[in-house]
Amino acid sequence: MFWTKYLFVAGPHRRSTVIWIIKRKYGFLSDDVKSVRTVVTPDISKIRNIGIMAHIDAGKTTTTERMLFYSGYIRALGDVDDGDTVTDFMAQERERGITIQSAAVTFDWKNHRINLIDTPGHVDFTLEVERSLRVLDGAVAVFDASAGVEAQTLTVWRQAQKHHVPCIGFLNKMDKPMANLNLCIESIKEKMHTTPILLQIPVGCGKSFSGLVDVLTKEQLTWKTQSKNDDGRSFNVQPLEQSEPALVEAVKEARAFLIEQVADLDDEFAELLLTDFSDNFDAVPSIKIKEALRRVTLARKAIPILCGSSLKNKGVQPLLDAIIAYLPDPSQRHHDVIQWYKEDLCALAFKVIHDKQRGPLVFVRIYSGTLKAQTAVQNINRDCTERVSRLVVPFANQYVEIPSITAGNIALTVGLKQTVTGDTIVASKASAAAALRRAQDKKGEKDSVKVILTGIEVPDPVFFCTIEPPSMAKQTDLENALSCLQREDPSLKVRVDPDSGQTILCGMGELHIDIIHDRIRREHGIETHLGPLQVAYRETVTQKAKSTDTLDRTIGERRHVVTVEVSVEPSDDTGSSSKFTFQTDSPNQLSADLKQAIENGVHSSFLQGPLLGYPVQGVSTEIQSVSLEPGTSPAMVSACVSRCVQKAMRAAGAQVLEPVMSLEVTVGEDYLGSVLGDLAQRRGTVRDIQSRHSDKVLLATVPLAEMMGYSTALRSLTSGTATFSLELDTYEAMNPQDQNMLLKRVAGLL
Ligand SMILES: Nc1nc2c(ncn2[C@@H]2O[C@H](COP(=O)(O)OP(=O)(O)OP(=O)(O)O)[C@@H](O)[C@H]2O)c(=O)[nH]1
Repeated sequence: MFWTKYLFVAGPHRRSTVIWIIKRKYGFLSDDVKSVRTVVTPDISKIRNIGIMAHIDAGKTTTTERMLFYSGYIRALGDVDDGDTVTDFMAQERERGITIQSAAVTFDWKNHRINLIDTPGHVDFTLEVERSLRVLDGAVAVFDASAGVEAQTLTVWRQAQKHHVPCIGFLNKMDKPMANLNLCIESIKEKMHTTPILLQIPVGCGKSFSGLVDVLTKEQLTWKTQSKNDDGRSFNVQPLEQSEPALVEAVKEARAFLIEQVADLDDEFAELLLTDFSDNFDAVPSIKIKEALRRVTLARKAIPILCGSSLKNKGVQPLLDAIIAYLPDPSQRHHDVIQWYKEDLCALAFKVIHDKQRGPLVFVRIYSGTLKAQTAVQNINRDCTERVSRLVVPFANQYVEIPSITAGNIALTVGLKQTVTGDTIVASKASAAAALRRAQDKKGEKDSVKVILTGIEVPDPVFFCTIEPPSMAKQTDLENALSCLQREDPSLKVRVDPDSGQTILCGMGELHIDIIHDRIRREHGIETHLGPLQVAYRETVTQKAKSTDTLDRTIGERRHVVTVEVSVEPSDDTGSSSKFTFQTDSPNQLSADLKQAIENGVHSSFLQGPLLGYPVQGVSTEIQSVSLEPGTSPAMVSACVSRCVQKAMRAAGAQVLEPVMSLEVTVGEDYLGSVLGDLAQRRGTVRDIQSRHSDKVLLATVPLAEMMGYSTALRSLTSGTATFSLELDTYEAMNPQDQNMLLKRVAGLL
């Protein structure tokens, strides 16, 4: 990686700015790509912060690559199959052909700035998707046109709904023989419970797919040739050929239907139709439909649908036009907290990456005010002041340094050392205090007012394993590597086993842990040894029970005597975290120190259940009495409470809960029998078997413990023709036989 210096004059109205270009080591020469003269701070109405989301392999990376190419920021088309795309830049991504980290890429299209995040499709990395959605204003959902809505599309769609992100849809892979427009439209309606509004009719299908007709303008877009070398940059746009009556009729029908759909969803448009175009709905100008469609999309009442084939270089430019036309600019999205900052800086750190030379680089989204390089900022979550030394924009395969960045934009900061994903960054302590005052004055409340942007919820990890450095001398290096990786990836948890002292990695899936292992080796140069992958069980209780315990110990000159009485019972919601209460009249008689000691004792017993030492959930604990002799230390109280709660839980029929996953397998009919047979052996329960073309889609639930190495097993069962996705469904009580087997196995008796 090296730095080059450029002098940049941004035009008559702007002052000269010095821009630094950092080139990634595999980058192309900057002269070959679009000039950095285009790097001006755009007006907020011309910014689009967009995510691309989809099921694994639907074509997000290929589509992103085409976008960069057509917008002029890269010289040649990369290919995920050859491992040379810009956004999949980590070594593992290139080798495995999948997207792991969301790579943010900025480019310009028709005088608009598009900040685009390529999000991973594999379920192990859903947190990456969630993290991106938090800061995006709109999203493109990419579908495989031969499969319609798939499991992961639905998960990501639900996440987008949660964050109120408006979407447009892109039916990719129209060149595949099994591509089916109707199947896609129907499955979007049925599974995503939204209204798809078809904006284009594909011309030809499968191998003969050659272009599209724009339903609004009735123009036919034809890409020149079917040749492999055609990059699809130029295409013909002409009025729809009347010589193809079937196509003309299909477009006419689609336009009438589209107008009807939009009128149903937008009162303003309905009124326009009825007053000015009541004689002939078809005469309504496409610009009016476009405006209404934008309102409908922003209100998330519908999802405009476009078609194409990224791999065959068709349909990506109209998709870029649609991003500008239908997805919101940052000022059109409401964030409650920002109003309290007025013109002051308010930004959210949404991703951390580690650069060997520069240390942590933090992606921030600016919500209000301006962030300047070489200034101090306040991190509200960590209550610390940090310094932003440089600000850079990741333009395709270059990093371009800029002096400042305004509201609505996304940038990469250099210099923030303590900030982690989800932190709110503001101008200063005084500015945070002023925002808090404004919020409190307005709301008339003191305590519950918040002036921080909400971060992301991190799901609990389901797998864990031990990790060991090659020698004790490398332990500190390993700890550093793990803390870097944790700052980047909040779904990775690291803890130390209190009994063995071993470091434990906890992650979201086999692939997740595998990738972390690989990154420690490649990025930090440490060869580590991973212990066998284990399932993160939980423990709970099945009945109510009471217990008393006394601790009487003399340490040195001092005697510690404490007696505790507790009761435990299953809480109404077994999936909830465990809670504890004091018997009504006691808390007031306890000192703050003693209360804290009791609380610590209860929490430590919740961390390690009585059966196997897994976290305890769904248990309500009541502290009935605590009596102690003067001089007893708080640590002894905690120890006694913890022991007593453990005893009570054992008496209350402690029970192991196991993670149960929902599984979706898409498999050819020929192999269905063997997949079902294998699933039965894995204690799976089949919920449904649906048909999709000649394939079957198998929906099942199956304990996670039975799914180790499933991808390899499925590959050999189906000669590599099946695909699957796996997601945590719930935690379920194990039956007594399975639980016994597990206890024996853990005790080394099996
Ligand atoms: N036939 C066809 N194949 C495509 C098209 N677009 C992408 N592909 C292929 O589909 C596969 C997956 O493409 P990617 O772009 O890596 O998909 P992705 O959604 O980014 O995948 P993940 O990041 O792993 O989730 C690759 O083999 C592509 O060559 C298309 O339009 N038509």
